[in-house]
Formats: sequence, structure tokens, C-alpha cells
Amino acid sequence: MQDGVPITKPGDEDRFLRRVRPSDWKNPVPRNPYDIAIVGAGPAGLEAAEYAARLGFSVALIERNRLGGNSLNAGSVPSKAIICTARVCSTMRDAEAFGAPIPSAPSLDFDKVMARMRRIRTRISGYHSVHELAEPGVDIFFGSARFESADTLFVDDAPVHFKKALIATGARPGVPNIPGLDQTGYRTSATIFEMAALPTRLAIIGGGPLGCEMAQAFCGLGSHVTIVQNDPKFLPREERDAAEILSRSMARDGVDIRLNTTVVGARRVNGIKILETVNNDVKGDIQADEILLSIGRVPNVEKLNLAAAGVTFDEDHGIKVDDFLRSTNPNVYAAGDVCLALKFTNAAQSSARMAVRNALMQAQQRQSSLVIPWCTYCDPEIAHIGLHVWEARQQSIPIKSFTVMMHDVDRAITDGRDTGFVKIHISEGSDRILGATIVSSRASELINEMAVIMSAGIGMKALAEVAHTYPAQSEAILLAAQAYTRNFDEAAKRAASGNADNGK
Ligand SMILES: Cc1cc2nc3c(=O)[nH]c(=O)nc-3n(C[C@H](O)[C@H](O)[C@H](O)COP(=O)(O)OP(=O)(O)OC[C@H]3O[C@@H](n4cnc5c(N)ncnc54)[C@H](O)[C@@H]3O)c2cc1C
Ligand SMILES: NC(=O)c1ccc[n+]([C@@H]2O[C@H](COP(=O)([O-])OP(=O)(O)OC[C@H]3O[C@@H](n4cnc5c(N)ncnc54)[C@H](O)[C@@H]3O)[C@@H](O)[C@H]2O)c1
Repeated sequence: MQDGVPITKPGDEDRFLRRVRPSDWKNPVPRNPYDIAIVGAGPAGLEAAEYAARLGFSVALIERNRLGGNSLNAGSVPSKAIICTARVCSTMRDAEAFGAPIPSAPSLDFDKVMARMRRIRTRISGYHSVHELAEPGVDIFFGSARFESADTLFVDDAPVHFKKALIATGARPGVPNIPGLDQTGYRTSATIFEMAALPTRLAIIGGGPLGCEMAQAFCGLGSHVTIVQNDPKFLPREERDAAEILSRSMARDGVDIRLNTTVVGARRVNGIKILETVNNDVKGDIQADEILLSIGRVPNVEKLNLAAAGVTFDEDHGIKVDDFLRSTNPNVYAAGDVCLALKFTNAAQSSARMAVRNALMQAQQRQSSLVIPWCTYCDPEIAHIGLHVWEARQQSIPIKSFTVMMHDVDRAITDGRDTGFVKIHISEGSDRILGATIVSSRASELINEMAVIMSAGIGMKALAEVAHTYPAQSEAILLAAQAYTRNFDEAAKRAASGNADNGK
């Protein structure tokens, strides 16, 4: 096991493993020195390798486990496949409200749910397989990489010399120091997708994106879920009203919510796992068959012998990089979870392309210029891009928000999916968009409209004139822009009538 992911699996996963870690793989003889050596083949490493190779550079890609990294093997892909099944279950349960009652309560075949998830993983693995990478000429080395010097890595015993290197070793689940947890046993994102049976009772520690997504998904599949969060609200990175909608939605689904609660111990009694909790000095117990830890991720930096390359790092925050993604060794760059605060697949990919351009093409692109949208795939989905109100205040940027409630959007009403809002933040005194939060079904898609708008520098006035399909959830974005123009027109009218009054 590496990064908590088993390396082999019998039978039906053969095709998957042939793509992401063939058992008979022989590492190539190194074509030293490489223009770029990339450590880690998750979204960041794969993106960098394919991009650099297609530009004509010689590339060595080193992976100690499977191609695809966390995202494909134990992250975005398996979690979204499970969430999709949970939504089907929830839709069936709600069917009566749509005038289509189903004859009996839906049943669940957990083996088939997991088999579907594995089939999806196999299908998606085809896009970044060893064969796909061979086509543009990437040399793939399977094995653990460690630095020997400022321009040399070792993969097991083979030296790989490089002109530039990119560290893209990602992160792994953090494990808190809770007395007794080792004895009860627990799962993390690395092992939850290997479960053989649906747990009757699932206790989740941590209410960030991972904890919230899994709480609602397993509740939808039929587990009794309790979620413990040591903060007064879920998703601390999101705006309060967004997190509150999520709390209400999880409570309605039947998730047992323990906010502001700390797990102080764990024990096992008659095979049952028990979490000992404290909330405002009141002690409590939570009984479970499985425990999921989702308290954040820690960067993979420790086995790389970074000191030999002159690369400075921090065990909590990862590789220290400047705004150009360059480490303290000017020939070594980093991208993705190993160095970024925003730990998302799209951030890993965008930072990797930027690092390649900076390292190999003398570009001077700044990571602070990246505009990364993200989404937590709960029901409703919670998506964000750009500045939050509190960040604008911290930076002394005057900000004004325009909000449209989804219950005022026709498509949300017809679909019975009218919980949530679209909130667009603009720079006060102009129509420049600084950020947006969207809480709705398919917010993950709506936020991408905001990403295009912000990247193209389109302001609220122009946006208000863009025809959208009717009816559509994205009409909420149009309505927010039209609210801005109404506001603007009224202010102009008031100013004009003030001038006229003054002229009397
Ligand atoms: C359950 C879950 C769900 C998620 N869902 C989403 C989502 O919906 N959307 C989203 O945008 N993000 C999501 N994420 C986050 C996303 O998975 C990560 O941000 C992304 O995988 C980071 O990519 P990366 O390439 O930086 O690192 P990783 O994917 O972690 O890849 C790093 C690779 O480096 C390898 N490696 C490490 N050390 C060495 C070494 N010494 N030598 C060789 N190889 C090494 C590892 O084996 C690994 O393959 C989710 C995460 C989790 C846990
Ligand atoms: N949809 C997505 O994009 C998605 C989904 C899942 C995970 N991820 C990524 O994976 C990473 C890991 O996700 P995560 O949710 O584990 O991490 P996180 O750091 O985002 O959230 C962890 C949560 O756990 C809480 N917490 C920490 N210690 C605790 C303790 N001892 N007891 C109770 N609560 C505790 C924190 O308050 C926080 O809310 C994140 O960086 C996230 O970006 C992304």
C-alpha cells in the first residue's frame, strides 16, 4: 500500500491497472539529462508531462503508485460516481412529490454501486494511460523519487538528471492525534472507496468539502450518518449563508449534525466503534460501524530528500514557492496540492501548465493571477470563484453584492430545485465582477459561466444584455446583472432629478 491505495486488485480491475500501473512495466533507460523531470503523476504531474512533451521537450515522469494520483484513484472521480448513485436514490425517494410514486421503497446493491464506480474510474483512466503518455514521448518511471543533488533525482537506483524539475507529489489525508483511534480503526478518502459493504452507521470527523459530500452521499445510500465538525459551521471556506443552507439540507436528509464539537477519544466496545465528543463542556458518545476521517490533507514532502536539492518546505504547507511557482532551487518548481492552499484538481492542472511555461519557456506568469472556481458537490451544490466579502474587506476593497434567490428563478421552480442563490460581488462604483458564490443544483456548471465572464473581463452592464436560454438555472446570473443595471439606472435617475432640483 502507498498513499493508502492498494497497488494490486484481482480480476475486473486488470484493465485499469494495465493503464495506470502495468505489472510487467520496465522503466526506460534514462535519456539524461531531461529538459524536465516531473515527480508525481496526479492531475498536476500528468498535465505538466503531456503539455511539455507536446511542446517538444524531453520529459521524465516519475510515479510511485498509480497514474492519475488522488483525483482518479481516491478523490474527485470515485466520490462523484458514488454521489451520483446517492442522488438517484434520493430522487426515487422524492418521486411521489413529482406525481410519480414508485411502487416500493428503492433498494440498494452496494456491490453494484462500487462496481459502477470502478468501471467509471477505468473508463476515465483511458485518457491519461501509459499508452496515451507514450504517444507524445513521455518517459514514465514507476518507483519512488528522491533528490540526490540540485540537478539529479534517483528513482529507486536509477539516476535521472534534469535541467528543470517539477515537484507534483500531492497530499495525503491528515490524521489527528485522537487517543484510541488507532485501536478502533478508521477510514480516510484513501480507503473509503474500497469498502466492501455499506456501513449501517457511519461517523465522519471533519465538515469540510470531503466530510459534507460523503455525509450526504452515504446518507442518501441508506447509512445512518453522524458528522462532527469542530467549527460552528460547515465548509469554513464558504460564506455563512451558503453553509447554513447546506446544514439545513443535510438535517432534512437525516444526517445527524454535531457542530462546534470536538472528538476527544475513541474506543471499541463489543465490536462497535465509539467516538467520545465534547460540545460546550457536554460530553457525548457516537456509535458507528465505520469512522471516516476528513480533517484536511498534508503535503507529500517527507521522503523526497529535498534538502539535497536546496528546496525549502514546511510539513504543513508543503513546498515553499514564489509567485512564479519556483522553489528555493531556481531550477525546481512545484504545482498542485504539494504547494497550493487551494487543493483542487483544476488548480493542480492550471498551476502545472503555468509552471511548465515559467520553467521551460521563460514565461513570468504569476500564480496569484489564477482565477480558480471550485464546487462542493452536496445537494444543493456550493460553488465559488474569486473574492469572498471578507477577503475584499481584508484588502480594503469596497464591495457590493447582488443576490438572486433560486426560488425566483423559473427553471428552479419547474424542476423543484429552488433552494439556494446566486450572489455576485462587484467592486463598488464600477460594474467589475470580483467574485461569486452560487448555491443551487448544478452550481458546478453555473460557476463556469462566471469563470468565463471574469476571465474575459465582462462587466455587469454587458452581462445584463446577454440572452440566456429560457428557462435555465443560469438565468439567475442574468437576473443578478439586471438587478445591477436597475440599481445603476435608478441611481442615475436620482442623480439627474437631484441636478434638476438644484437647477430650479
Ligand atoms: C475524496 C476527494 C474528493 C475530491 N473531489 C474533488 C473534486 O470534486 N474537484 C476537485 O477539483 N478536487 C477534488 N479533490 C481534490 C483533488 O483530488 C486534488 O486536489 C488533486 O488530486 C491534486 O492533484 P496533484 O497532482 O497535486 O496531487 P495528487 O493527485 O495527490 O497526485 C500526486 C501523485 O504523486 C505521487 N507521489 C508522491 N510522492 C512521490 C514520490 N516521492 N515519488 C513518486 N511519486 C510520488 C503520488 O503517488 C500521486 O500519484 C478531491 C479530493 C478528495 C480526497
Ligand atoms: N468538491 C471538491 O472539490 C472536493 C471534495 C473533497 C475534497 N476536496 C479537497 O480535498 C481536501 C481535503 O478535504 P477535507 O474536507 O478533508 O479538508 P478541509 O481542510 O477542507 O476541511 C476539514 C474540516 O475538518 C474540520 N476539522 C479539522 N480537524 C478536526 C477535528 N479534529 N475534529 C472535527 N473537525 C475537524 C475543519 O474545521 C474543516 O472544516 C481539501 O483541500 C479539499 O479542497 C475537494
